[in-house]
Amino acid sequence: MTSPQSTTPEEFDVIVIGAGPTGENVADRTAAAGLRTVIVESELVGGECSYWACMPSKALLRPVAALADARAVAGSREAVGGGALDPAAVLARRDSFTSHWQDDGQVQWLRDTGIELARGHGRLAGERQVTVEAEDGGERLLVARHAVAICTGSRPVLPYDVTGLADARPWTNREATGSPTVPRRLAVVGGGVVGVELATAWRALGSEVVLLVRGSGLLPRMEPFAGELVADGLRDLGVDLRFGTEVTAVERRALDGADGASEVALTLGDGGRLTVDEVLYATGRAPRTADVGLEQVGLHPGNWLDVDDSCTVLGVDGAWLYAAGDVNHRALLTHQGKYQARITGGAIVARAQARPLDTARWGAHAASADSAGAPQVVFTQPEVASVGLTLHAAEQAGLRVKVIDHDLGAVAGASLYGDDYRGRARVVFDLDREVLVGASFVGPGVSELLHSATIAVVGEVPIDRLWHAVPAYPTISEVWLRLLEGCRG
Ligand SMILES: Cc1cc2nc3c(=O)[nH]c(=O)nc-3n(C[C@H](O)[C@H](O)[C@H](O)COP(=O)(O)OP(=O)(O)OC[C@H]3O[C@@H](n4cnc5c(N)ncnc54)[C@H](O)[C@@H]3O)c2cc1C
Ligand SMILES: NC(=O)c1ccc[n+]([C@@H]2O[C@H](COP(=O)([O-])OP(=O)(O)OC[C@H]3O[C@@H](n4cnc5c(N)ncnc54)[C@H](O)[C@@H]3O)[C@@H](O)[C@H]2O)c1
Repeated sequence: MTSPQSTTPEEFDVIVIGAGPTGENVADRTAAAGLRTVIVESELVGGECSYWACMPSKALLRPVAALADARAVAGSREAVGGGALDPAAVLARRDSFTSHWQDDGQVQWLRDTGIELARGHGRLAGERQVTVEAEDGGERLLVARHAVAICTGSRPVLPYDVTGLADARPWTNREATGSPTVPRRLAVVGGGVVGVELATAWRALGSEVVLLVRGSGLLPRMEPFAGELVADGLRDLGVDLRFGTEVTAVERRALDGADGASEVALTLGDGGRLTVDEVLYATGRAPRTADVGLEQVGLHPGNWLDVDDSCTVLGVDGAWLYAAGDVNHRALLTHQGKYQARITGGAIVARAQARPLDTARWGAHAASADSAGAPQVVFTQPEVASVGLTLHAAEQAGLRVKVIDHDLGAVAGASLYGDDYRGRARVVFDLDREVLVGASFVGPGVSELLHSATIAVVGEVPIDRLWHAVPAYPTISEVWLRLLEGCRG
């Protein structure tokens, strides 16, 4: 490897490290403002989201929902009969959504947008300096006139205290979203979003799935009824759901006679044993910062990057270093990463033009929604859609609130949506400011209900005005009438 000093520096206005959805959007904003922008990517342009996370997982889950919706209505139920999903067709559609793991389309978008691509591994080499190490070992030194944005995302975390885990080649989100075949038996460890979504997908594709959860419920950061209804849904699908279960050892064993075939033996905390074909670890994420040169700017490699609301990295002088997306740990969601990217891009452009930043709450350069109004949909059966604070989070924040719950099955639009519709809605109402600070919906088809709640929460729409926002009859959205009555009552 050559040292940065011996490489001719190439000057840009802005350098973005990581071309996931966040990095792409930072670069889009700065390039649109006329700043010469380069984006550095070591794998595929489009990032985890496009190839091993959101897109392939939702491509696997959409057929599950479509079939469930058809089955939920007398008439269409008879049309689809008792048949299962066609795994080959589902996997082929998934492959097309990942562009067969080729990034030509996104590279073309960079070209069309006037963003330069530097393929290779990016590392900070000092203030406003980044080296890019290409696969062939060649190295470039990039220098930024204005800003460097670290958008390197996150990677899966494997527990360190499970005997034999690394040698057993467990699935992470990459194999679990990209597998070309359906394992006959799959164990999923972790009851968070990745665990419940991928347990749903692979069970619907025909795997025998056991979901091993060390706690007592699923989706612990959401309203408790979300985890309960999702647990019921998983059981209805035939998932073997085990709470209070820890895995202490994992061993992959070759099978005699079969060409390279193997199986995985799990030892559980209570001494029980389990044998499966694959084990997916869905036990959280860590920042991809171990090897991005943080030590060059006085930060600790491997840590999440602390930022202020404009996504400027704290602890580095000069306001030239930004971090957006998963890597700053504010909200590990693609849409929040893209939102932070718009804020970051705006802040970079403002500083480049010597304009002051507007970092007041809800200001143009403050990612206020990360804490106040980040929406999330979990694409299980039933779906979960939530925004803002749960009751627990609101109480922790010291707010004086009341919750209004409603049975979604009692709403005319929901009963038309599916026979025996089962679901629940909750809003968290701030009694002092008379605005909603949180909303959660669980049930089939609720994902498309969510944006109304996001607007109410982020817009801090006074309850007396929301009263005039009339939901169409007969939609599931009519639940809003009951929720608003509860707030005013
Ligand atoms: C299974 C799964 C399903 C998910 N589903 C959803 C969903 O439905 N909706 C949702 O909102 N979120 C979802 N997420 C979360 C979502 O994937 C992330 O929040 C999102 O990908 C974060 O985007 P990012 O741009 O910050 O990082 P990433 O998408 O991880 O992109 C980072 C990029 O940086 C590159 N990079 C890293 N280090 C370097 C380096 N040193 N030099 C050069 N390049 C580098 C990487 O190769 C990568 O391309 C899901 C996550 C998982 C695991
Ligand atoms: N639809 C979506 O929006 C979507 C889908 C998937 C992922 N994501 C995002 O990706 C991120 C990562 O998801 P995730 O599910 O990997 O993480 P997570 O933090 O949501 O859940 C991980 C779960 O694993 C458990 N766990 C941790 N260590 C364990 C161990 N040693 N043994 C057993 N269980 C253990 C945790 O208690 C937790 O419940 C999330 O923050 C989520 O927001 C979003």
